[in-house]
Amino acid sequence: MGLTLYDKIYQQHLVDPDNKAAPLQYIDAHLIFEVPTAQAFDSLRKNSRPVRRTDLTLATVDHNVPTNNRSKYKNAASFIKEPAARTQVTLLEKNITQYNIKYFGMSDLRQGIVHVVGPEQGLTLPGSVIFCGDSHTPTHGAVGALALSGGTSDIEHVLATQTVLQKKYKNFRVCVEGELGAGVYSKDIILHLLGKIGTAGATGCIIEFCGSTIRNLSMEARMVLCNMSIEGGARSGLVAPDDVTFEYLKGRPLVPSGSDWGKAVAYWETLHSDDDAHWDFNIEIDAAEIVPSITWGTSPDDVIPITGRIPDPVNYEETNPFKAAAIRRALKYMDLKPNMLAVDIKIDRVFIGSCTNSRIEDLRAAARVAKGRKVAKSVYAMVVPGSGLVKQQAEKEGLDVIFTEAGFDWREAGCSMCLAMNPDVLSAGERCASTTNRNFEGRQGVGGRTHLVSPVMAAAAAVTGHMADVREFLKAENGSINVTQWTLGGEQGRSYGPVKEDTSVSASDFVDDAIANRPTEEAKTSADGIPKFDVVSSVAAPFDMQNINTDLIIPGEYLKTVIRTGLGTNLFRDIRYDDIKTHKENPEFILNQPPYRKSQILVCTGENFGCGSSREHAVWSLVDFGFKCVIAPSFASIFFNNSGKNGLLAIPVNDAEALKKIHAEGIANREVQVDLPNQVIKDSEGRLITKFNVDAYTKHCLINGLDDITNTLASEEKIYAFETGQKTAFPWLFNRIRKLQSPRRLGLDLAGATDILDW
Ligand SMILES: CC(C)[C@H](C(=O)O)[C@@H](O)C(=O)O
Ligand code: SF4
Repeated sequence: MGLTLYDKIYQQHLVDPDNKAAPLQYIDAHLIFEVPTAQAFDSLRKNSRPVRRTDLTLATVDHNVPTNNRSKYKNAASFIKEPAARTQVTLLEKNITQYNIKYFGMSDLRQGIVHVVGPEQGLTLPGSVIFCGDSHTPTHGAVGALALSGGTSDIEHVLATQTVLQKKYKNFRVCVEGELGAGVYSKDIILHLLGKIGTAGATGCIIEFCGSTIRNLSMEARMVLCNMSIEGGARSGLVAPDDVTFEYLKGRPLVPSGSDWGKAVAYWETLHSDDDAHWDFNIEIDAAEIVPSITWGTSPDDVIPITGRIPDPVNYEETNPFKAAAIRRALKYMDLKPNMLAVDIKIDRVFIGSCTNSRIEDLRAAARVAKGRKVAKSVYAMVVPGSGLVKQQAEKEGLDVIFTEAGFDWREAGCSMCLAMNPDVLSAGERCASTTNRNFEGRQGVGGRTHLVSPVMAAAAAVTGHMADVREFLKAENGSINVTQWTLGGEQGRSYGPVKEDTSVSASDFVDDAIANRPTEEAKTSADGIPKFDVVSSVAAPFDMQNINTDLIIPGEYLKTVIRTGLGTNLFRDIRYDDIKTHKENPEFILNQPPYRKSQILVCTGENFGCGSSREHAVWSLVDFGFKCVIAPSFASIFFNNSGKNGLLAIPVNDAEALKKIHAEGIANREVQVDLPNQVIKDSEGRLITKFNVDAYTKHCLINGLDDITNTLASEEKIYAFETGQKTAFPWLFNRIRKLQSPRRLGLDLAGATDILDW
């Protein structure tokens, strides 16, 4: 039987194919940013562990940076007003200096959202494995790479070992055939898919997007699809490389050139799924079915066509009571009525930006709608380019003028209002048409309401003041224009800055990191480990929601901490407190009720616990509250992995009766016992409720309190041998980041900045 593209990349990157218990994937490139890294560097330092390969690591800042005008910018320390955000950014700057890692800071035009910057620079190459501690890393899969994400423990693991523990996932094929209708954007394809498969539909899978529709998409449109594969629960998403990919990559700073280019393309051309490959799941979509879409609720799969109506919970009461309850809750939060028309939803704000839709083609498409029109009086609209280079390119094309004349605010690069972590936030009750990827409660600000849309739909909403069908605008212009044609601008998105060959250095000048930074014997064994898990007896706190996302577990603003403790107070903040400022408790919330204040077990009857962002802070906050174990029918993959690395046992129990029993014991205020060595859950009388599965490696680490890095460093010789082979086969993957030049040398520095690093 043949192999899928994912199978091939996975196999090619297995450091030790014989190690089935703890498979290690070699990481060809590692992108880091300010939010989840401080704790990782801190542990490295404590354990005297070096960064194994600085030549494969690149840093930028995005989540915390303010997006207001930088004309008076001197340095991050004086520009960022909010103390916690400032600490996180300046700490990253210290860490990259100490460990000698290349960095695009705020005074470098190449700075921007990590998933815009990576592809823009050509960091992500077909057939490679890339890692970033951010859940939207799948974006990079658009070039035909395996793009993996994880939490802080995984980041530390990659920094220390240049590998990540990664089991083999399943293969999910999404095939889209035919021509997209006018006004239909790749964002609509992915929203349409989410509406079909739900937020857990691809859990435990890697999605490959294929079919004629996908082949006809530009690279940036493909990135939108891969970016949001995480919203369908997938571990990653990818598209097989083709001429569109090669055309996009050629000439970018980190892409092989000269004779290496030909060798690389010859290899990349072999990267596709075999005709007889095995697919665990397959879904076929007719492009003609897809129309411009919006989300109406608080989950990314709450999708309706712009011609549709808001769902009515009454229709689900009997068939799916969980869904009916979720719809009721979402309607209340979103302040919408069942059956109302999508186009009747009035909006207050528009946000065009984020790692989903802030690239040059997105801005061109939105500008086309905005051109010659005015933002509605009741609306505040902002455009936030994904990187300084996207901004520069847009300004070259005059898009900034189109936007500002229409009344949009034109801002500097960053994650901005995608998550409430920097000054760009929604106020309570405000409703936003947003080109982002998550519409969870409170995602863009406490009490804020988010509707996910494509850039053209966002622009249409801005100028009308309500959700609008962008096809009406097309008719006014030229009924037959397809939105993909709208994006074709002058320079075809070549916004990656000048490339200058640095003739002063050659590959042989570089010290080989793998030799210079090999861990000492002491560093291999020095770690403190994780809390040991044996048997836990406690009253289980009963939850009955599905899709409990990590934004709900711990809101974005607490990700600014640089330590792992202290997060328990704000666990479930938005539903736990009636007044989040004074921490006045909501007496209805389960953890505010006496028997559960000290619970060590959380039992949830709803599916997909821990979906959304990869923030390990979600696990830290549960642990800080006192939880040692979470039981649910299913977990999102990243949350599940993060749990084990922090001594939190996540147990999937899909026997509905057993789950009900544990839940009922919790409600009755009776203890249950979770016995890891024997893999059983018992009631307070010692009677068996259920057995459970746990993989042998995780069990071993939890019982013995072992951390992954110590285990992995024991395989140091194997990593070294693999690395040597990788270097021989794909020499262009090494040393390229070191050859990047400082912004000043390339003329990409911010005038007046005092923090330009000279390299
Ligand atoms: C901060 C980061 C860990 C997080 C993620 O993993 O996605 C963020 O980017 C988000 O979108 O919520
Ligand atoms: S989803 Fe939003 S917050 Fe997360 S990386 Fe993308 S832009 Fe940043």
